Amino acid sequence: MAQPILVVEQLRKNFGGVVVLDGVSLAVERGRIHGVIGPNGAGKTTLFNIINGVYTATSGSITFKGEAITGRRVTDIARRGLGRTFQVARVFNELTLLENMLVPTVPQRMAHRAAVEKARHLLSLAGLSRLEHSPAAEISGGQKKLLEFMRTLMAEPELILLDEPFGGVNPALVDRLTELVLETNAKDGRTFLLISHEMPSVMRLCGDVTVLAAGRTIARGTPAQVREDPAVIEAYLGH
Ligand SMILES: Nc1ncnc2c1ncn2[C@@H]1O[C@H](COP(=O)(O)OP(=O)(O)OP(=O)(O)O)[C@@H](O)[C@H]1O
Repeated sequence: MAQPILVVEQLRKNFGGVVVLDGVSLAVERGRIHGVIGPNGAGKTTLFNIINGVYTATSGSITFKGEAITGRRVTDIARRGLGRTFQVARVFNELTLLENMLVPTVPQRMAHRAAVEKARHLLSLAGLSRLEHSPAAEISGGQKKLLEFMRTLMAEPELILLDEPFGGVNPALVDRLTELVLETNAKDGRTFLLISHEMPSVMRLCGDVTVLAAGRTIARGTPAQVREDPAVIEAYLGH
């Protein structure tokens, strides 16, 4: 089997005396949409924060495309081809949608015309073209999530981490975002690691799922397999 694009091994994270991740391991195969689910406080966002370099792990290792990235900086990890969105979309409210899209192209020194063309193309795929000159402050939270996702694509990441992309998003936008993720995966071959509480979306999108509870990996398999897993049912019911 080909080498996984991302391998997380025995990751631990303590905040002071609190153990938030207690030996999490997972492997993401290239070209897949891999879900991370688990009850509130399981450590999902902390896992993402360590993978993309926001936090440093207490111990354990992360390998991206065969290279150790444990402890590397956010910008270095992004440059290697790892993109990310946040639970609450992080967009620049005072900038227009088009300007938001262009932010990642500054360090890439992409030619301005080509960057604008690409940004416009992505905005049109997202159905946001007519808003391209509006400040991001004027769009809904769901549209901001869509914008943030499209902005990650400007840098053409090979692996994209999506943190709760569907939380608080209206159903029409959930459908659009779902289609865009599927298309980006199928057409461009990008790999996804996706945190979601929305089981229907996980069932629809993900081929592989890892389940975290209380900082540990408690199950892995297809969505159908983990849904039936007694340890998973117990973790959700006991929460
Ligand atoms: N910077 C921090 N300092 C101290 N504790 C933290 C910090 N960040 C997260 N935690 C704690 O770590 C635990 C896991 O948080 P995390 O946000 O990773 O969980 P989650 O699975 O993403 O939860 P949710 O589904 O609610 O977003 C929580 O108990 C949280 O309070």
